[in-house]
This record gives sequence, structure tokens and C-alpha cells, in this order.
Amino acid sequence: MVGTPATPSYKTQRTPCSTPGGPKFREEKILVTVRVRPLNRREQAMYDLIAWDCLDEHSIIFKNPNHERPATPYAFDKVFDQSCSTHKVYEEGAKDVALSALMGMNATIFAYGQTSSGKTYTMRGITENAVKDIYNHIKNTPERDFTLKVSALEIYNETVIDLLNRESGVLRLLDDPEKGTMVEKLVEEVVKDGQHLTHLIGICEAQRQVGETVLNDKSSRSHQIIRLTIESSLRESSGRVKSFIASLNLVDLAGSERASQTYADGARLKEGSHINRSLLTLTTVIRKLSSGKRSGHIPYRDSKLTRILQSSLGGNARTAIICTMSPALSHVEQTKNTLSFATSAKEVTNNARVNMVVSDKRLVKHLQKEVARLEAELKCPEPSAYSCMRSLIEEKDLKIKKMEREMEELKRQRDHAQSQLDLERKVHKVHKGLNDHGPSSEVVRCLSFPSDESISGKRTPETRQRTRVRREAMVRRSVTSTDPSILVYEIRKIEQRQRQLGEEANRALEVLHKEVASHRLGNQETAENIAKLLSEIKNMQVVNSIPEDIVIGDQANLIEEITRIKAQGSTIASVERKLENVQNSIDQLVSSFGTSEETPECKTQSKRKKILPFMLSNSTNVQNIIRAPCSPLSSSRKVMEHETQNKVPGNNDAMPSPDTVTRPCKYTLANNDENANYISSREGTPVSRKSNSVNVKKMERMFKNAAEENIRSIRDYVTELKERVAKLQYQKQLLVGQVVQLEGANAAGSDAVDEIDQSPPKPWHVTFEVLRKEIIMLWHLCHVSIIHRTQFYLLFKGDPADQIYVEVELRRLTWLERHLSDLGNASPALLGDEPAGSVSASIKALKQEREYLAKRVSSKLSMEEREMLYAKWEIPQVGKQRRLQLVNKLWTDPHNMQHIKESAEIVAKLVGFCESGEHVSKEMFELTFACPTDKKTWMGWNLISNLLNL
Ligand SMILES: Nc1ncnc2c1ncn2[C@@H]1O[C@H](COP(=O)(O)OP(=O)(O)OP(=O)(O)O)[C@@H](O)[C@H]1O
Repeated sequence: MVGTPATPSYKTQRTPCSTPGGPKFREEKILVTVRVRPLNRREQAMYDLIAWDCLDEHSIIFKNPNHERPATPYAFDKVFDQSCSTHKVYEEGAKDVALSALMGMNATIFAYGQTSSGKTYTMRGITENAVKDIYNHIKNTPERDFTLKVSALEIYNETVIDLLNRESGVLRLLDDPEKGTMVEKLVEEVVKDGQHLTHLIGICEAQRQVGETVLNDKSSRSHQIIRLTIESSLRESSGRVKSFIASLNLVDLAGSERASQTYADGARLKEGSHINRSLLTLTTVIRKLSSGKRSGHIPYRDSKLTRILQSSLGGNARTAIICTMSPALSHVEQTKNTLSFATSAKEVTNNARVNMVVSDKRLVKHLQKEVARLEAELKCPEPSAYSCMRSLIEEKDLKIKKMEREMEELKRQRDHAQSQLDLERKVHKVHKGLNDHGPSSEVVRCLSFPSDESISGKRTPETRQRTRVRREAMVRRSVTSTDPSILVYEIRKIEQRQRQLGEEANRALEVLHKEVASHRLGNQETAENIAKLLSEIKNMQVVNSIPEDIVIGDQANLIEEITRIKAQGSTIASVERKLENVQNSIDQLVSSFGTSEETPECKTQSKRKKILPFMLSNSTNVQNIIRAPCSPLSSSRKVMEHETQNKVPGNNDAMPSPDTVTRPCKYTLANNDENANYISSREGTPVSRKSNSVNVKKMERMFKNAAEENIRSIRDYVTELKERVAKLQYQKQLLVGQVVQLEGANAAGSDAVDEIDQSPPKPWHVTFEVLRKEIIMLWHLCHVSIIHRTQFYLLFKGDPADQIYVEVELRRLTWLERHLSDLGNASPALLGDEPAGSVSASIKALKQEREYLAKRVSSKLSMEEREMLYAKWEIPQVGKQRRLQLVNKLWTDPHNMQHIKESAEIVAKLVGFCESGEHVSKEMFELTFACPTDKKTWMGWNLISNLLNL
């Protein structure tokens, strides 16, 4: 780098500052001096050469070793060679500026230079001398009152730290329109005397970030600013007070070298980059100011350093920069950079003013007193101040609460408006899609819980609580967002379906009646029984007051509807009762056939049917006669088809082979297509005419068997009817439950509904998985019977038709869980024995159930199966009650779906859900309301009806 020509000394305008009575305004250039330190030990050890010559007190020149062309000297306000003392540097390069602060002018002394060039060394001396001089001045100026305050900060990695209170952490810079950049919360200590000040400065030095670089064992890695604020007031005879206030900034910058030159890495490199950012901005600011373009943009804000020192750089301050340098040849490049910076700096002009305030003495005193009082109060607040503050806080609290209430009210209004809007939309939809078949999507939506996105994760009590709250919100939402007319519509549809079932049963019985009559099967009693059955089934159509047209009603209609349903009350129960009667009649009918001859095969057949009493026959013809009415398609049509088949027998109306005739029991409806001919034949048909010519007795027995089988199928059918009616009942219960909730919600005026979920419904199989996991967790939490769990788990596997059951189960369990937790949370005084009773009863029942199942392990599982399970479930080989241990492990991990599946399979085997050990078939459970082994009522649904309390 080529040095810039020296500035002639005459161009450097300096106005020595003497007394406070001096000039009030001063435009001057920054005082720039250069200090050369001696070669340090390290440089000496390396036999480094001295590369610089101080030509005189103002200029320095690089000693060009090549002597090729002469170097240009650098000129400054002062150049101090290595022999100069710090005192001299202070006297000639800093004192005048530093003491300006005593006269109300802001002053700043910088030390700038590469690492180890002597900045800290120099600034320490400058500060000591300045403090001494300041206190000397104070001492020698008794007419003025002085107040000194000190603050100190460091800028380290572009963060500002308070050196007098490091604990306060990183400080923020604030922009004050009058005072400029301020450091928030920076501690400012009032200094008692010179000694105190020296002590405080010592603290700051100790607090400063110091690191080790290659060039300096104790390198200052931060920029340090010690700020002395000097306030002085002069008492005039007139009573006026003239006050001066100014700051003296003593700035020890971090090394100006480039990071690479200190071989820095890691933390040091990061420091270097920040140090350089601040210094780079400083040099940019200086360069811009030196070029005289004051009006252009000066990037003070680009670094913390330049923001804080803004007034000292071309502003309201007197500034002195001492550039320190090593004379070593090895540092010549850095030294040239330093001198280049110094050259720019000396071109920067500042406009320092005397910061003077003239005020009334009494006013000042009054203000001073007031300030003192406030300060004292702040340090030690009086009780009155406390109470004042408390009342202020209370007032604020009240305001906040009021605002919260207002917000709640606004939210409520918004939700209400939203639900009104939804209602409008739904009514519109219902009117549009009234004639559609199947449950409306609205109802499906309102009966469905949205899926739980968090279900895959492990459930904690918190997530359970959240899920519960969300579910309750969903229930509320589904209730309040359900259009009453849709519910009524659905209830009516269910009732129509019930009536249809009754009609179908009737038709089936008529077919049977004809069958029996045509073959003169059974005795008088049988005929009477069948007649009785017919009349009972006819009576089953009790839901006869339903108008054909479904009227979409408003709220009033809904309430009427509820009243009607409630008044009707036992309608479904009565259907069930009547079905029960029908079933009993059929049982009697079957038993009346028991008197007829039975072959061993027939007995076996009959026995088999008893083992699986609710199994449906697979016969095509039975499906026509019996199953068809249950199918969702028109049952009557199938019956008609069947009758047509009977009237027009097929061509293969030849007699059955003797082989067939000798095995009459094989002509069951379940096994042989040929039976169609026999079963469907009636008096006068070619088949029956031919029968007389063969073996009338055998034929008669065959018909009897066929009829018996048919009646059994009717019995199955009635069972199925019962189950269907029950299913409908639960659907209806659910809807009625919703209506009742809706009523309750409306009555309470509770509209606190969460935001309406507008997201599209998820596919059922996804929702099903989520709901099932939820149900499994709730079973676990509520200690629900593991037989019930098993039945439910095996029965409902995600078929869309299962949705209603899954929903009901979930609601029931949700209610149960809440009920149990409410009991758990309630005070014993309110509950008496109830909490202990409710929960412990469930646990006890579950325990008994496990004991019961454990007893069945030996009888239901083979030795191999048992041993395999013991091994799999880690039951110790030697130990007591291995069976109970095994059963106790079943259904214990609600998070593990494999565990659940295997538990269900084992329980199913133990209670005999599947005799063969295969997976339980859905059909089997679809018809089962009683446990097939002991004919106990299926606990689950009974519980539901109890809990719904309808
Ligand atoms: N003028 C001087 N006379 C004698 N020794 C000096 C002089 N200047 C500096 N030194 C010595 O040089 C070493 C480095 O000085 P100092 O720590 O002040 O450098 P620095 O520029 O502040 O370095 P850094 O930027 O790494 O903090 C110190 O041991 C110091 O005592």
C-alpha cells in the first residue's frame, strides 16, 4: 500500500480548549496520532526488523529495504516513537479532547490498531491520566458542582454486554430521538471519587473478554467502551444555574487485523469476523466522512460499535484517535492498513457543542428533591405506593377479565352464527335430497367421530384428556350441528324398516303355512301353532301410526316427535317381546316334530344344530324362503320367484334314486339342490303323485324332515329378525339420544361449540381403525369385560354397516370413562361409597371373568396349544396358576394391536366363539345376542341400553 502524503500541519485546525467560558461550538477535525511501540519479545526473538522511521513529531515513514524508490511519509497530528511514554501520548494526543467533557462537550478517545500493537496498554494509561486530571480539575473548580457517573460496555461478537453487570446478559440498543442511540438497562454507577472510579474501571477490565491469539497472549477480543458522564453546574449570583453535561468515551477497540492473519480458527475466527464487521463499518464510516460527503448515507447502523459511537464520528463530539503500531517488518502490511485508516480519520470533521442547560435554581432544587424522592421510593416503596400499585394491578386485571368475557361472548356469537349458517345449509340439502335412499351424508357425518390424527402415537394421560375433550366437543358439535328434521327423518326410516321386517316375517310364515298345510305335516297342535305364529307376526307390525310421508319438521315438530317416541316407549320392546313369543311358538312347533321318527342321522343333524343354534343354513332354497326377506332387496319379490318355481317344476321331476331315498336326512335344505323338488313340491304335482307309487312312508318322513328343517330355519330367521330389530333399536336410541342432547343443549342455551370442522370426511376404513384404537383404549381404562371386548373386536372389522355400532360403543365408553373419572375427581363427601364401588366393582368383575376363563384353559385348549401359549406369553415353566397367569396377560396392552388380536383369539377359543379354532366368522356373531355357550345376554348391548337410559 502506498502511503498518502502528509497533511500539512497548518491545515489541521485545532482550537485548544481551556475553560468552560471558551467557545460554545467547535468544528474541528478528529485528532489523529500514531504511537509506535517497541519491538516486543516475540519480535525480538524472531530477529524481526524495525521497518519504520519517525521522521519528526508529525510524520512516519516506511523504511524501504529495497531502496528502489523512496517511500512517502505519513503525517499526523502527532507521531510518538517507541521511546515515548504513555503520559506524553496522553498529554499531547488525548488530554485536550478528554477534558472537553468537563466543559460540556462530548469527547471520545479511540485506540485503533492491529492486535498486540499496544491499544490496551495505551488506553489504560490514557484513562488513568484522564481520571487523575478530571479529579484535579474538579478539585480546582470549587465553584461548580460535579457529578460523575460511569458505565462500561463491551461489544463482543456483535452483542452488547454490561461490564459493570454481566448478569444482565445481552443488552439492546434503543433509538432515542433526542439522545440518539441508548443502551437499554446499562448500569450507570455514580462515582464517589477518583479511587472509586479506578476501582470500577478495574472491574470492567477484569470482565472483558480476553483470548489468546498467535500474536498476543492476552488479546482483547472485544471492543470496550468506558463512558464517564460528567455533569457540572455553576451557581450564579442571579440564582440561575448553568449546567454542563457531557460524556467522555474511552474506547479500546479489538484488533483491526484480518482474521486470517491471527491464524484464528473456531471461536476466535467467529470473534474475528464480528470484530471485523464492526471495524469494517468503522472504517467505512470514517472513509465516507473523510471524503466530505456528509449528506450521503453514512452506515452507522451497520454495526453496534458505530451506532453507539455515532455522535463521536462526525457528530457532536470531540474525538481523538490514537493509532498504535508495531515497528516490526513482519507486521508492515497491517501497520500500513492502520496508517491508512488514520489518514482517513484525520479528514473527518466533528461539530462539538457545549451541552449547557440554564435553569432556575429553586426549580432545579425542587426537581432534584423530587427526583431524589422518586429514586428513594423506587428503591424502597412505601406501603401507600404498594397499595396504589396493587389497585392499579387489580384494575388492570379486571379490565383484562372484562375483555376476555367480551371475547368469549364474541366467539359465542360467531359460533352461533356459524351453526345457524350450517343449519340453513343442511335444511337446504335435506329438501334437495329428501327422496334419496340410505342414511343421508349429513347424518352419517353427525354420527361419526372425525379421526384422531394422534392415535398412532402412544397415549399419555394428557393426550387422553385432550382426545376426550375433543371427542366431547365433537359430540356437542354433532348434536348442535344436526338438523332436528334429519333426525326425525332417520327415526321414521328406522320405523319403516321395522314394519317391513314384520311384513317379511309374515310372508315367510305364510309360505311355511302353505307348506305344512299342503303336506298335512304335523298334527292339529302344529297347525294351531302356525296359525298363532301368523297372527303374532301380523301383530308385530305395531308401528302402524306412521304417516307415509315424512314431514320435515322444525324444532317444535322435533319435540313432538320426541314426545311421540317417548310415549310410544315400549314399541320396540314390544316388537322384541312378540318376536320372543314367535320364537317360543316355533320351539314348540319343532318339539312337536320331535315325536316323529328320527333316524340316527337325523339325531346327529339335530344335535349339530343345537351346538350351533344360530347358524344360518346355506341352502339356496332357504335363502329364497327365509333369507330373502332379510336382504336389503325386496324380499317379497324373491318369495314370489320361489313360488313361481314351485308351480313350474323343472324337467328333472323324476323320482329320486333309491339310494337317495334311503338316506332321507341328507335331503336337508342345507345340502342338496335336489331338495328343491321335494321341498317345493305340493299335492298334485308330479312329484307327489309319483311318491305314492314308491315308498310313501319314506317320502312322508322325508317331507317331515324337510319341513322340520324349514321350521328350524324359520326359527333362525326369527332370531335374525330379533337381532335386526335390536340393531334398529340401537340406531333409534342413538338418534333419540342425539335429539335429547339437542334438546338439552338448546334449553341450556349452550352454544359453546368449537369451530366447525370443514375438512372432508375421511374414508370409513381409516376412521374405523382410529375409532377402534380409541375403543380399545377406553375398554382398558374402564375395565370392560374382556369377553365383551373379544366379541366386539371379532365382530366388527370395518364393514361400513358396522359404523353405527362402533359409534355407539365409543359414545358409551366415552360416557363411562367420563363418569368414572368424574367419580374419581368428586369429593368423597358428595359421593359416599360410590367411587370406590363403581370402579372397584368393574375391576372385581373383570377379575372374576379372568378366573372363569382360566378354568376353561384346560378344557378348551389342547396340551400343545397351552404349552405353545405359555411359551409365547412368557409364562414360567414352573409356577403356580399358569393358566391364570396366561389369562391375566390377555387384553393388557391397549397400544399393541398384535397383542389385542392374539388376546381376542385366545378368549374366543376359551368361550367357544369358534369351535374349530378358526377365526370367528362374522355371520356367527351377527346373529348372536347371547353367548352361544351359556346363552347369557351379550353384556355389551345391554350395557348400552342401560347407559343410554332410553
Ligand atoms: N508502548 C509500549 N511500550 C511497552 N510495551 C508495550 C507498549 N505497547 C504495548 N506493549 C506491550 O505489548 C503487549 C501487547 O499490548 P496490548 O495488549 O496493549 O496490545 P493490543 O493492541 O491491545 O492487543 P489486542 O488487540 O490483541 O488486545 C503487552 O504486553 C504490552 O505490555
